[in-house]
Amino acid sequence: MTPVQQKVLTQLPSNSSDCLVQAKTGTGKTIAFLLPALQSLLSGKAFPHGQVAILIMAPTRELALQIAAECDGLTAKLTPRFECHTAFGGTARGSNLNKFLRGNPTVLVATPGRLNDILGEERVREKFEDIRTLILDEADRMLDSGFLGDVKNALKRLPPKSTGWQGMCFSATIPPSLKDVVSTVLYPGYTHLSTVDENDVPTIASVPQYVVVVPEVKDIFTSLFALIKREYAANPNNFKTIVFGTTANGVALLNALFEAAASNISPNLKIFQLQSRLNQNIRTRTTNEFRDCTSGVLFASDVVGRGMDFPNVGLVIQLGLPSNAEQYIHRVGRTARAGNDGRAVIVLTEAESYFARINKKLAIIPYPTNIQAEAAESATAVSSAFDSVDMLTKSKAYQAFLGFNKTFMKNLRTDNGGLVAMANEYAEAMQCPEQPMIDKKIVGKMGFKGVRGLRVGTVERAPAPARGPGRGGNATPGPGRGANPGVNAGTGPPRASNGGLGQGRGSNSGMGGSAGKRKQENFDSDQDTERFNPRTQGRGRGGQRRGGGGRGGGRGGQMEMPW
Ligand SMILES: Nc1ncnc2c1ncn2[C@@H]1O[C@H](COP(=O)(O)OP(=O)(O)OP(=O)(O)O)[C@@H](O)[C@H]1O
Repeated sequence: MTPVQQKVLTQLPSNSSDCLVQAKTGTGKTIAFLLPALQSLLSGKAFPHGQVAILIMAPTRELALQIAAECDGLTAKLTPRFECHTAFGGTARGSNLNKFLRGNPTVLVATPGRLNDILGEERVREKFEDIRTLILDEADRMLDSGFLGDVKNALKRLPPKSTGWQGMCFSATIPPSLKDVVSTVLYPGYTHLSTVDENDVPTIASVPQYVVVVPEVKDIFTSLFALIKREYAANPNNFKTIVFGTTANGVALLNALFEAAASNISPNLKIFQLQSRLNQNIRTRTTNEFRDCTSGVLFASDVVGRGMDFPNVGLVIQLGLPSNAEQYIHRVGRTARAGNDGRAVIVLTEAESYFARINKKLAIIPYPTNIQAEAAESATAVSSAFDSVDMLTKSKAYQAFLGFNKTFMKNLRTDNGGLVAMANEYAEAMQCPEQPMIDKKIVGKMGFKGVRGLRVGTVERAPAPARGPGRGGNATPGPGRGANPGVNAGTGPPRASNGGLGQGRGSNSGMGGSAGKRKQENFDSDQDTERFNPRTQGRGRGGQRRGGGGRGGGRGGQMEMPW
């Protein structure tokens, strides 16, 4: 067992005790919560067919699929068969809901937005009348302001805590504020277990964490290119890297840039992208492809910032500010999993470099080489690669840059004018002939009315670009992993399958409406945070969604903040 598994399975008063558990990233928390929940179900009183016994909430769709696959792996030898279903957005609602209602979903893994959607139906609520265990994975994320409302709404539609169901909260980070809200799920006398010493570095000690400080915004792309090139040259054979961007549109830009520029690093360097504006099928397929690959670069937003278990990732790079120190820790935790080695580098501009300074506990040190000379040498490769990146992608990234960094203006010690100047440097670095135009409504929503340096006008909303196969990672695979029905082959690591497929083992019902109008609060946080919005999503007996199209399409008339 890993330390957290040993601790939970030997120090929990019983397998059905309430608990708050902290353990570092990549140390086996998933099994640490699944095993006691399953064991107490198997050894408890008989459980009615068709009822959900164990409900697990996770912040993102990909993590929900991963937990379900792990559950399938654990229960593969049980008879009768255990069904583990999933409920998350981005997949057909009606057929998946029917599979759930017709099936025997003993375990359900769901994202809160979608769980609320389906709990709006009486015939769904009836399946939770005998719930035994509720688990919050990434509990601090699930109980922060972004999700707390959805979690509380879901709980209102479940049997009250007084009916005796077990609550379990797990995460690598337990900020002090969590204790104020954890009573939403746990009894007052819950057991608190941790494998992280108070004075210990919250990240995996064996992971050296570096910072590259880039002189100015205009140097970020050449610096990132030079860093990836240098790291690839040091480890060309199994170069499996995740590069985190700050927003979905920022990640789409990095993906487009490196699809064009990667050949300057290596002719067969595969590029992948994962962010919330891709459709769910592509997200699921890319997740499986990157999980299986031995080398490649995944440009990702925080849809995979927490919990995601990609074997043998040797390097995590973060470009720009993480939303907070916890998010930084979880991103670094995508490497050095299950006892493996790993490295982490964060690339910050001078203005952003405060992050490393104020988070002394993270033990971030300067990158051992000054890469600015190599960055300067990369300028030609980067600028010619940008020539093949379309203007819409650049324009969306520009607006996302403004929207995201606006939330850090105080920390960046700048004002609206200074932020617009930074964004215009960013546009110049993208080889934009002039700063992209911003729709006047968005300028107003961002609070930039009258700020000098912006090109304000009415931007024609181009149709959302079809996300066809890209270079390498996004190419349409053969009849391979991503397309397999959700039946766990039982060979090798459990495989996440897309929602809504198959019955029986691993039959993930993947319910929930397609992305409704995504409520953009301050910037694109990329988690599956659609608020359940009855006006824009199908309701009632398997009804199909009414209302807007998928993410990023801006359809349905409602102005969608473009970042
Ligand atoms: N007892 C074990 N021995 C070896 N490997 C294990 C063991 N338990 C889990 N693992 C493997 O360790 C990896 C990380 O497990 P898991 O994803 O549950 O970590 P985690 O603690 O939940 O990470 P995070 O904090 O990022 O969510 C997985 O590949 C899992 O299969």
